[in-house]
Amino acid sequence: MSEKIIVYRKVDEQVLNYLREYAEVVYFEKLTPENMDEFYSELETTTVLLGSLLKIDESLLNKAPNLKMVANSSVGYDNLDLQALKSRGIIASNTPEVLNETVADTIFGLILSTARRMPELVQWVKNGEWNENLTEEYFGVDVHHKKLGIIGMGRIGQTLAQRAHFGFGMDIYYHNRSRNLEVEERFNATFCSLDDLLQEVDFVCLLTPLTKETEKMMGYEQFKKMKPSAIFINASRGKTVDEEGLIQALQDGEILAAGLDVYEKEPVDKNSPLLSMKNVVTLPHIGSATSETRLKMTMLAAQNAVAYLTGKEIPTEIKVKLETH
Ligand SMILES: NC(=O)c1ccc[n+]([C@@H]2O[C@H](COP(=O)([O-])OP(=O)(O)OC[C@H]3O[C@@H](n4cnc5c(N)ncnc54)[C@H](O)[C@@H]3O)[C@@H](O)[C@H]2O)c1
Ligand SMILES: O=C(O)[C@H](O)CO
Repeated sequence: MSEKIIVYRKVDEQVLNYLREYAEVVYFEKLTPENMDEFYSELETTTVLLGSLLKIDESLLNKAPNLKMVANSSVGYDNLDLQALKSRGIIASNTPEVLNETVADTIFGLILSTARRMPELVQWVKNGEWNENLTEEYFGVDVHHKKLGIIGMGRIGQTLAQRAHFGFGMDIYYHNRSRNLEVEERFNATFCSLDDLLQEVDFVCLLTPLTKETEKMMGYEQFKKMKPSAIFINASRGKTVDEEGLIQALQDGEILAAGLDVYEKEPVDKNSPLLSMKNVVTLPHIGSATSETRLKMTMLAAQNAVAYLTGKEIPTEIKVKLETH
């Protein structure tokens, strides 16, 4: 067995056992400053890397002369420099589809908890402040039958639209790279420009991948276009939002509230004003974080790795064209 695979995130024993049938497995439950030297030393002779979040760019690839494949255990792959990988002939894969339902559940949780101010009111009860009947100052806003705007109507966007349309009777508006007539028919959804969507809807949900085009696509100017009664939800990547612009928009009352699963910097800065705003619900990037779904994701990443090791077609390869300038 000459191939070596490094697994650099916590995975279930059954994933490790499956991989061990095909390669020598070096396992780091997580990467820390203490084990980085050992990781780099193993990297020199490794052919496959399996994990998530690690920035895989030229500087890391220079330390990995034998690398042939990167099996990313997430659907988002903005941590990968795809051009650097491609130019070295290194294959990459991600884990689409298997997390759609779980991430859509998380987003719906964010929508409901932000609109109905659940974390704030839970804290209020736990603080022993519930002394009399609830007065209007603690009321939230309805979610059902409101207008939901989805920016990025891909796999997760559509799974969210399903919940919103059939479960909550919401009107769906969407902005996407291209129109999707099937989506329009299925959810009675309206395709619109970003500006029209921002002006029209009660909930704006950002679900694009992080790319050069989507970086900071939501900033103060865009928040200002939203209704002052509208709520912004971000479960894509933190860098799709200009966080300073978001904070300013919340402080100026340009939008009512925000529900966030992702941040410009993660873990989010403990001093970020977002953490002290009552109208901001802050989750720690838990979109896909259930035991069942994380197992499916890591198993799919392992299947991609094994497909490479056995010379088979890679189930969810990220197809990239080499950019020539
Ligand atoms: N919070 C979490 O834990 C979590 C979990 C899973 C995924 N995500 C994020 O969600 C993203 C979407 O996942 P997916 O599986 O739905 O991806 P997808 O590729 O199926 O959908 C993305 C959609 O965004 C659209 N899009 C891309 N660039 C755009 C632009 N400039 N303007 C408008 N629309 C644009 C695409 O057309 C596509 O329909 C991932 O890339 C990841 O960053 C976050
Ligand atoms: O992109 C993804 O799959 C999620 O953000 C989990 O890391």
